[in-house]
Amino acid sequence: MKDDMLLWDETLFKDPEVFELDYVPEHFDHRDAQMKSLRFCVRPALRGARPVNALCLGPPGTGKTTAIIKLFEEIEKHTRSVIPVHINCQIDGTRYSIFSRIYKKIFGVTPPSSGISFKRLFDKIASTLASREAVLIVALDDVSYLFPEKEIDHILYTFLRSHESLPGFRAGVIVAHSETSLRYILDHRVESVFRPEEIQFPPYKRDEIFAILSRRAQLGFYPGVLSRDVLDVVVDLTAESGDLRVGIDLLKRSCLEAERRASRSISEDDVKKAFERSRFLHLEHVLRSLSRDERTLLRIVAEQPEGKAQSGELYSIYHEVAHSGYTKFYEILKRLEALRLIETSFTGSGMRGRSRIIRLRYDPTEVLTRTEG
Ligand SMILES: Nc1ncnc2c1ncn2[C@@H]1O[C@H](COP(=O)(O)OP(=O)(O)OP(=O)(O)O)[C@@H](O)[C@H]1O
Repeated sequence: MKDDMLLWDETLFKDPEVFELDYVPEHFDHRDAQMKSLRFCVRPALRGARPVNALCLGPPGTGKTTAIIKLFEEIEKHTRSVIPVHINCQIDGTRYSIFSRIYKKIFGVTPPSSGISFKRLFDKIASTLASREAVLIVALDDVSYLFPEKEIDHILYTFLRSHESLPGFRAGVIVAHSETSLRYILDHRVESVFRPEEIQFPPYKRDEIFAILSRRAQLGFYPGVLSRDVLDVVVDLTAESGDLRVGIDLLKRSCLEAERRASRSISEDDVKKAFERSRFLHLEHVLRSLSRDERTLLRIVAEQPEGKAQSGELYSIYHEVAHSGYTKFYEILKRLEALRLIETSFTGSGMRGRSRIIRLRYDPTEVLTRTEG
């Protein structure tokens, strides 16, 4: 066996944990402004007052969840009279399950499995917090999972208006949404008390992605495993999707490819091979957040020859299927473009002069199989 070959029981990973999706990085750079705004929002709670609500906006993989987790770590180090609870709304998508999670945080056990009514569950939480003079801060992460059935309105109402009937109960909410704006129209009774501080998380720039991934690679790989040139390839592919998760996953999978070849370092080919899987991470994540109409239009684009068509043709098909007007169609196109699922360009011809060509950014079959049903 050649000297530069990896032995079967050797590994290139110094610490594989750092590539896991739930890993919270120790260094959280390039988000100082956002962390500052979040601290500003929770500061009143440290004095026992109601915090300012916050709305974290930005595309997937821009550090919203990480910022909230970091903030909550800081709060817990600092005080016991502010109780932060992070809710992943994809897992806890109802008012009852969210309050069960809060109950568990406060009492250390899940509510009785025989089931108690929501009112009793809530009263117990609220009265305990009021008697301890503690303030509750709840982060509703990936809030779009609470849009169906207007669950979000019921939940925000409970958090933000309950002090009217239960004096002493103080709560604030941090909402995280993987979009650049909250298009959901809240019930006016909620809207009037929510009034959040908006905190934008723009996509990381190329040099920021480079710095973050380079640090992650240093933590996770043994020296010499990843060259600067190969890292550049990973960074370019990550910047294309704008989602840092793609980059982290790509580092891990490229390294596994290198190990499979029994090589001591990652090659450009390993990265390209790994990208065949990692690139779908962004696609799958984004697809989960689409509404029915958005899914319908995306599928229509994917069904066109080579996944592209003129916007006029797409509109006729969409109109027939969804019975929606042009404004709605145009709005959905803009959103699909913002999510980097499609791209648009103009041609010189068309019935009304310049015409717009819509093209899917992914292999149509990959999109169709992932949006079935
Ligand atoms: N500034 C940063 N420094 C180091 N790692 C980061 C940074 N920002 C994000 N990450 C990493 O990128 C990954 C995605 O980040 P995070 O989950 O916070 O994004 P998000 O904006 O909440 O995404 P989504 O909208 O999809 O929920 C995480 O694994 C996180 O560790």
